[in-house]
Amino acid sequence: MNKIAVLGAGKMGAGIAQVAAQAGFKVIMRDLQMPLVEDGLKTIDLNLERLIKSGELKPEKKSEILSLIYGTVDLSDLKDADLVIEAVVENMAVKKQIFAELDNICPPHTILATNTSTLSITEIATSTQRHDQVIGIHFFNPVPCIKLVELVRGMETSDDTVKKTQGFIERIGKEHVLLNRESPGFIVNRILLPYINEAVWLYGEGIDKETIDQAMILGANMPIGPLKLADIIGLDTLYSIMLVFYNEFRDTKYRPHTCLSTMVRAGYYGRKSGQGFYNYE
Ligand SMILES: NC(=O)c1ccc[n+]([C@@H]2O[C@H](COP(=O)([O-])OP(=O)(O)OC[C@H]3O[C@@H](n4cnc5c(N)ncnc54)[C@H](O)[C@@H]3O)[C@@H](O)[C@H]2O)c1
Repeated sequence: MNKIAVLGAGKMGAGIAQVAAQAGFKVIMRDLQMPLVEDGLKTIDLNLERLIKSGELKPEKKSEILSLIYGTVDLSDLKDADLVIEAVVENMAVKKQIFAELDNICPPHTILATNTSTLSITEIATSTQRHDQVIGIHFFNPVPCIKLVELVRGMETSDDTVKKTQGFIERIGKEHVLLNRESPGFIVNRILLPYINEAVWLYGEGIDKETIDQAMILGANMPIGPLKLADIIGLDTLYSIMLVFYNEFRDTKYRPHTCLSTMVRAGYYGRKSGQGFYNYE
């Protein structure tokens, strides 16, 4: 495996392109418009500067890493990629359309991976003629810092695809867990988000946010309280993932509290909007 392509130059796409280039892969990073590609390249540049300042990267390495990343808006530039990692919006219709296009453009050996957090790998694979070469590679935010990657098989993902993808994950220096069957939210989000949701329920019952967060920090040794973490993840993201669990399992234990839906409707998305459970302005 030599050439990696990343679709989407946003939060996740730029991070994935960076770690792949740092491992010596040639990377093509594609977004819809050139300013978005340039934003992604700027983010990578800043991240590398930070690594230089902290002594984790030799200054002379920076230009070498950046020269491995080719930014483009042209989908046909992906035609000789060995592995494509899709990191565009979390929308099944968009992802299926992209996978159908990739299936036409890429050579038969190319593995098509998705960084989806919640959507079905199996369903995404149905938009291609290579169900066995579609896999979930779920990175965590921020990609350069978080060690874990969840590798997720769709129903028809082959052993060969898993093996080659594991090789890639090892080369970029990440640890992985392999899910042999897909399940909504995989492992980390499946456990983490209902935990946060329970904290939202307590808040909805009238316990104040500081008390809930302090209890979990001091009593359960959590590095951060659940409501502060909800603000970092984004209340809109938390809400939409809880709805995926709720709809998929038809189990009321996953239902989001109405105070969460109300906050989302009010535009209280957490840190990114300046207001969530806490105020950031
Ligand atoms: N943000 C997280 O914490 C996180 C963590 C793990 C997984 N994910 C998943 O990663 C994916 C991307 O999330 P993100 O937070 O980076 O989103 P983002 O909004 O930061 O970036 C998405 C980018 O994709 C681009 N895009 C849309 N359609 C495209 C297309 N057809 N071709 C190329 N680019 C296209 C957009 O212009 C945007 O720049 C989603 O599926 C999300 O669920 C996100």
